Amino acid sequence: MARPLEPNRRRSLSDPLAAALMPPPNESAADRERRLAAESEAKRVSDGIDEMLRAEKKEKKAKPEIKILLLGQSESGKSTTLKQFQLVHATAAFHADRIAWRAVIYLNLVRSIRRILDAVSPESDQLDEAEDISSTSPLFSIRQSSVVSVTTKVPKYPQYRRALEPLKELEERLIRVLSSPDEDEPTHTSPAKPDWSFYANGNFNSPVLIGKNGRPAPFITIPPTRASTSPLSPLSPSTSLPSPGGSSNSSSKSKNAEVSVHHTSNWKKAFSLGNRIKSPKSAHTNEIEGWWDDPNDPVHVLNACAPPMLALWKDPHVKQRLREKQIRLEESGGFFLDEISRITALRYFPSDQDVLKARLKTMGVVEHSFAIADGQRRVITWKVYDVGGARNQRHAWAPYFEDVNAIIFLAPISAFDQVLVEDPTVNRLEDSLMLWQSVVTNKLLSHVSIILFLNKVDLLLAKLKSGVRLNHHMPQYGDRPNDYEDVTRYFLHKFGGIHEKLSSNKERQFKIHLTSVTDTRRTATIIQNVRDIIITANLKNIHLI
Ligand SMILES: Nc1nc2c(ncn2[C@@H]2O[C@H](COP(=O)(O)OP(=O)(O)OP(=O)(O)O)[C@@H](O)[C@H]2O)c(=O)[nH]1
Ligand SMILES: [Mg+2]
Repeated sequence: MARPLEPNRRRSLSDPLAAALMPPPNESAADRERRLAAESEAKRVSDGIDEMLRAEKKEKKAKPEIKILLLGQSESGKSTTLKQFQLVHATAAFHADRIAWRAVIYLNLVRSIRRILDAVSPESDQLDEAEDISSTSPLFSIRQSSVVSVTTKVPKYPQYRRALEPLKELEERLIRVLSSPDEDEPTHTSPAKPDWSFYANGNFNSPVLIGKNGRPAPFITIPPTRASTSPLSPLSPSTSLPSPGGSSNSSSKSKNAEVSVHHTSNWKKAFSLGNRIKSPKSAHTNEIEGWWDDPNDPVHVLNACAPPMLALWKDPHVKQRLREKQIRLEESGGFFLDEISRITALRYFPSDQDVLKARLKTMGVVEHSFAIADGQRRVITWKVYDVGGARNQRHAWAPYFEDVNAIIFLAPISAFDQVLVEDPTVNRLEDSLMLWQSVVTNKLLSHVSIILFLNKVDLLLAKLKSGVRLNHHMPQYGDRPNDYEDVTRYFLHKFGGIHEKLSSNKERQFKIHLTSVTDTRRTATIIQNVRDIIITANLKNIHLI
């Protein structure tokens, strides 16, 4: 009786694999039975794997990944927006990270003090006169401090300088702790907590963390300054505060020395708390107990310097001199001068708001993943990419354009009277408008939803109230009223108009928000809104609705 060929026999005998798998010609009935049973088991396993792969594929389609890119110039608020995402969607992780920001907040405070000392030093006057910046723009006038009439002297300057001398060493120490100069020695492991005495004793090859999956170690880039080239040398006249002939009052020079965190950085791990015993109460916040008992902890220097820091910041001569030099420290990132007593307290623990205000410049691209419900009981992975916004960082953006779903573009509209740190001939608002135009006209991005944050409206309001006029810096604003409503309406039209006229796809999802991304409550609402827009656009794209 003709029997149908078993499936593997149907293969051509010219197929060497099929030939090898053929049963022997003299196969006994018992052998045949065993072979068929083995083949059937193999098929069952293989079908199971196929089914699993199909289910995985299906699940992936039903649970797509959403990729969001945060774009905008340096200091526009991208990393702060990312922190807000963490606060809303990964609250426990955000809280666990808070203590790690202590070093950054200390450094922000110390640097603000140094900027003041630089600005009020007698040496800085000559530097101001030497500075001459001219605008290259026909639309924006650059009104820098090129013609500054500085008349106020600060009689107590020598006392302040002497009393605050220890901050110089502390600044260097903090920079060193935040940085990992020997990144190419990946066998080092980071201290579970920063060992301040290690750094205080002049060890500069800070241990490096190996991230998960063998990812690179922490890496914070310190732009070359004297502070970073003279590692913890004993204080000498050439390294003492303020730097003679060094940074001037003008923002560009001192800000150029900003500490920045590289995309491969894992610095938070180095600062979160490790080996110390945690109390049950503090275990969930990852808080160690008793860092104030460590005599090498930076808090002791800060605590001792708190009275002269307070006196300096409150000194009316200092305030007057800063006004004359048009330095508004309240507008700079990492402004903690109004909270010196709280920040320098021995048991200071950063609040959510402190973390949002802390400033650490981004280098490269940093990726964060969040699991976010899409409203239909599915959890979607959101990948948010935070990029460095300075001009020399923007080349790193393009590779992320290809498969991104949405862009949150941040334009800090309070910056209409400021210039770029990296190029003082360019007005910041003008730079934002040019960047905005290049994003909306980019063909690679034509399918991408765009959410525009006209950011730092709190600073805008304060600036307008203090009498700074938009038309002094942007003549095309003309005679319109210089109040918050008119100015924001103008910016909404200006940025919205560029999208309307020039966008590579006018049908895309597009929304503008006036934001202050350091404001937790308002930003949380905006983030929900952004989430809904992006999810809807994404579902449309994958034809699920
Ligand atoms: N007052 C106020 N401060 C803000 C606002 N948005 C951001 N900041 C502060 O501005 C500083 C710079 O913000 P970042 O988020 O670090 O800026 P960034 O765009 O990531 O900058 P890069 O990393 O250099 O590209 C931080 O100290 C923030 O706290 C805002 O809306 N209002
Ligand atoms: Mg950043």
